[in-house]
Amino acid sequence: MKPFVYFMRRLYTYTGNILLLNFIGMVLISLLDGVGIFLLIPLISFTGILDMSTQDIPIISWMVDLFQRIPTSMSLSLILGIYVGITIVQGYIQRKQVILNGEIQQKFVHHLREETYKLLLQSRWELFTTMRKSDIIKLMTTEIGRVKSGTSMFLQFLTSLIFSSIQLVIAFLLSAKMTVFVMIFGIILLFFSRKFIKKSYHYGNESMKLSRIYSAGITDHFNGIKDIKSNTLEQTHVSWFRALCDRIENNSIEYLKLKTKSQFIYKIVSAILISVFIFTSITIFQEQTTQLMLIIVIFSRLWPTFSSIQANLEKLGSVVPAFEELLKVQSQCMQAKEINENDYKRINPFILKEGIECKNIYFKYRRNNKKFVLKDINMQIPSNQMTAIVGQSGAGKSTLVDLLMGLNQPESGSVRIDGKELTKDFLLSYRCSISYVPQDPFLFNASLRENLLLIEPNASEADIWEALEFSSAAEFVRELPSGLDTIIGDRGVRLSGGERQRIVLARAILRKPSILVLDEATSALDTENERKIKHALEKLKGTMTIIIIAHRLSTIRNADQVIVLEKGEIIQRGGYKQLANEEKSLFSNLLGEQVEIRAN
Ligand SMILES: Nc1ncnc2c1ncn2[C@@H]1O[C@H](COP(=O)(O)OP(=O)(O)OP(=O)(O)O)[C@@H](O)[C@H]1O
Repeated sequence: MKPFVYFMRRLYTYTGNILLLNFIGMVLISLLDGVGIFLLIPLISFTGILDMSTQDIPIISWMVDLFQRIPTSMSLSLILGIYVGITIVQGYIQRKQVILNGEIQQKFVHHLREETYKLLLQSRWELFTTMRKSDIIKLMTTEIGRVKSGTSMFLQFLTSLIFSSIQLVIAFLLSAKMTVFVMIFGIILLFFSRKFIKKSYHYGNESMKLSRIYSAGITDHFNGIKDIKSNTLEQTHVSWFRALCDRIENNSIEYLKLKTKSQFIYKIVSAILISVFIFTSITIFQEQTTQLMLIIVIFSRLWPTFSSIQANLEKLGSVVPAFEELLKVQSQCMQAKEINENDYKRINPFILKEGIECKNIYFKYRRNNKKFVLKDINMQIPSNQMTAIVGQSGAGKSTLVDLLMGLNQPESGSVRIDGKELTKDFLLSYRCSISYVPQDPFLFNASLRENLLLIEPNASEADIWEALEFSSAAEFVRELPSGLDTIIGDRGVRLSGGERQRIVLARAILRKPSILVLDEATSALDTENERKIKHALEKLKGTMTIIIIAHRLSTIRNADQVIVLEKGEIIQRGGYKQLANEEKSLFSNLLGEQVEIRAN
C-alpha cells in the first residue's frame, strides 16, 4: 500500500482542491442515492400495496408525517417530483464527477510522464550505462499506463468506500443490530481476500518482469535483424520467443484463475450471508416488514459495491509493481541528478580561453570494481589547438573523452576548465560550448534539414550548406531525390555509414562550437573523404579546440599534441612527428602496423 499512499499524496499535491471537489461530489451522489431510498417508503405507503407502519423508523416517520399533513393528491405528486428532482441532480453531479475524475487522471498521468521524462534526461550519463533502454521505454509506455489505470482504480475504490459508508450509516439508522451483523461478515470476507490480493501482486510482478524481457528481446532482435538473417539465427530466436510467450500465457491464465476463484468464493459467501441474514431477521431479530424490506433494498445495492471494493483491491494488488517500478526509477534519477530545472535559465555562452586540464584522475565504472579504467591521468588540452588521443581498443579513450565532457565524474582528481574545477554550476554552459560526434552517429527518422536544425534551430540555408561543404557532404546531399528534405529513416538507415558520419560532422560544425570532440568520427570514410575532412579540420585549427580520437593515425597527422593511452594510463605524449620517431614505442608500433596493412 505504501507506493499507493505516496502517489495519492502526490495526486493531492498536484490536483489539490479538484481532488477535494471530486470527493465532495462522491459524497453528494451517495447521499442523494440514500435519500432516494428513503423516499421509497412513503411511496410504497401511498400505493397501498403494503400496509406499512413507519412510526418506529427515524427520519422516515418524520417524512411520512410531513406528507400526511398535505392533501393526498398533492403529496403523491410532491414525492414523485422530489424523486425525479433528486435523480436529475444526482445524474448531473455524477456526470460532472466522472468528467472531473477523468481530468484528474489525465492531468496526473501527464504530470507523471513529464516528470519522469525530465528526471531521466536530467540524470547523469552513468545511469544510462546501467539501465537498459528497453526498460526505460517500457516504463514510459506500459508501466505509466498501468499506473494510470491504478490511479483510476484507486479513485473508484474510494468512491465505493464512500458510497458503502454512507449506505451503511443509513442502514444503521434503520437497524443497528442487522447492520453490525452484516458488517462483521463483510470484514471477515475482506480479511480473507488478503490472500488473493497478495497473489495478485505476485502475478502482477511476474507479468511486469515477463513483459520487460519481451520488450528488451524484441528491441534487441530487430536492432540486430541483419545479423539474425545473415547468420540464419531465425529458428533460435523463434524458439526463444515461443518459450517466452508460453510463460506470458501461463501467468495470465493463472491470474485469471485466481480472479475467477475469488469472485466465485465471494458469490457463494454472499448468497449464504444473505440467506442467513434474511432468516435471522425474520426468526431471531423479528424485524418489522417495512424495516426488513428497506434493509434488503439497501443491502442489495450495498453488496455489489462491497464486491467491487474487494475486486478493486485485487486489481490494485496487480498494479502495485508498476507503481513500485516508477518510484524506483524516479528515486534512481533523483540520486543521479546532474541538472536542475533552473540551470537552463542560467546558461551563459562559454568560450574556452586557456584550456582543459586533467589532474590526477582515477576512474572506474562500478564503485565495487577493483580495476580502474583510467589511472593517474594528468594532461593539458590547450585551447584552439588539436589534441589527438590514441591507443589500442579498450585503452580508455572514449572514457577519457566522456570525463572531459563532464558526462562521467572522476573517482578522484579533477577536470579543470580554464583553471576552474568542472562542477554542476557551469556544467550546462560548458556542454553548450561542445559539439560531439560519436563513433556510432545518431540521426532521427526525419528529414536531413530537421536533423541539422535540431542542434542549431536558427541556422540559415547558407549556414547549412557551408557546414555540408565542410564535411564533404554537400555533393551527395544535392544528388538526393529531395535534397535537404529527404527523410533518412530510423537512425539514418537510408544513408551509408560514411554519409551518416559526414552529416553528423556537418551538424556538429553548424553550432560553431568552442570545443569539437570527434570520437572515431572518420572511421567509416573512404580515403578520399577522409583526406577532405582532414583538410577541413586543418582549416578549423586555431578557431576552436579540437579533441579527436582516431584509430586511423593518418587523420591526426596535423595534431598539435598526441596523447597515447595504454590500459588506462598515459604512456606517451608529444607532437605527431616526435612520437613517430620514438623507436619501440606503442605509437610507432601502431603506426608501423597501419603502414604494413596499407602496403599489403
Ligand atoms: N559502460 C561501461 N561499463 C563498464 N565498463 C565499461 C563501460 N564502457 C567501457 N567500459 C570498459 O572500460 C574500458 C575502456 O573502454 P573505452 O570504451 O573507454 O575504450 P576505448 O579505448 O575507447 O576503446 P575502443 O577504441 O574500442 O572504442 C574497457 O575495458 C571497457 O570494457
